[in-house]
Amino acid sequence: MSCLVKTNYSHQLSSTAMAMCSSFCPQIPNQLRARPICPFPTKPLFTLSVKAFSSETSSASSKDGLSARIGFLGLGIMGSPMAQNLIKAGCDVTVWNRTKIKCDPLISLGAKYKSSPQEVAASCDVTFAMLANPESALEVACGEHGAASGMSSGKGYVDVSTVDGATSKLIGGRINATGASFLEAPVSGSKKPAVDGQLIFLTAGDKSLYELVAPLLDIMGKSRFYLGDVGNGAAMKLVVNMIMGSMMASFSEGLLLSEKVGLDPSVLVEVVSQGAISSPMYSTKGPSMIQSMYPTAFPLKHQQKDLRLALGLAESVSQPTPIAAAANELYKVAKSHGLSDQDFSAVIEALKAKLQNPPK
Ligand SMILES: NC(=O)C1=CN([C@@H]2O[C@H](COP(=O)(O)OP(=O)(O)OC[C@H]3O[C@@H](n4cnc5c(N)ncnc54)[C@H](OP(=O)(O)O)[C@@H]3O)[C@@H](O)[C@H]2O)C=CC1
Ligand SMILES: O=CCCC(=O)O
Repeated sequence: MSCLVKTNYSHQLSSTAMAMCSSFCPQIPNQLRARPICPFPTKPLFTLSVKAFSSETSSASSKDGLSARIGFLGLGIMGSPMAQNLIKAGCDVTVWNRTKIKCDPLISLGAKYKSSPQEVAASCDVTFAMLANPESALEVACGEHGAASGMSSGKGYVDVSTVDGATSKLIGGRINATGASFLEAPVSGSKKPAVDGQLIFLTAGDKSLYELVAPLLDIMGKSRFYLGDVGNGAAMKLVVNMIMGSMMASFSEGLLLSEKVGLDPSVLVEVVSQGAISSPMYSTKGPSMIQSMYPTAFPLKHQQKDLRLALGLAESVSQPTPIAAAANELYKVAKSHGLSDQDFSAVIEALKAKLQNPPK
């Protein structure tokens, strides 16, 4: 396993100096290329070839990745800002989204558009996908006019959606069958880190593709982990989100209990924020939860999906996860109250809701 972390050294360099470093000094450590920028005209400098993936060329991978033609499929809460950061960094980006109108702001920023994942993959060297769930990730990669139909040897597919390992392996197998390379790279971090280029990538799969796209991951994120075989990135992401879902459910209980016993829940948030269980999640979401407001950063339906997938992962190795199982039930109740598209912090509403058929 390896991890690289973005630092702020770039603030000491002008953007031109950074661009020159990224383009001409591949020996400069990744940490010093914290914000790779490709300000030159976006025409591809070359067509990505099998050679570009070979380990001998990995030392020049930042140049290759930055000059690649990049496809981006799925422009929701996360995909949009991620693609936007690539465009703003000067990369050559082609977008597609099921609902076409979401492509328009990116097209205005300079992105190209293709009308199917197949066409995006066919016209790009590396294609990223950020989709809702296993079903949509499979559909976009392997369905009719899916990305796999546009893939061939020398290209790469990077799935950054949160899915289970089995789905990821299926997609990877289908991509590899075309001769192309596959990397799973789900992200930790939500809407704001996506906007700020501060995501954490949990990657697994083709190591050469990982090295090739590393400069692109560094534009969108603050750190990246390479975890080995396909499935490990998905598993790491599900474990992290299993913990997060349980934390949020427990926090919700605490907020409501504090209020019921006459305490000020805002003071609880403050107390929690100063102690050993402090978490940015509590201090950022707490104040709006107290006001019963749930502006969506991470949709509740996705959190429930991740708990469901994490429970499947636990089942596959007979690991007891009673806390996560209970939390999952709470998110299911919240969904049944129509809260799927609210932020996952709306799970607190499931604890407030009156039972529809209260026991006599
Ligand atoms: N939001 C967050 O904080 C985080 C989310 N994630 C994960 O990232 C992924 C995306 O999340 P997010 O951006 O929040 O989700 P959104 O719901 O905002 O976006 C989902 C995307 O998937 C597309 N999509 C859904 N179903 C289909 C389908 N059947 N065919 C084609 N496209 C489809 C949507 O297209 P359309 O616009 O047409 O609906 C949209 O582009 C999820 O796996 C989520 O778990 C990971 C980290 C953080
Ligand atoms: O999958 C969503 C994760 C959200 C977060 O890490 O804050």
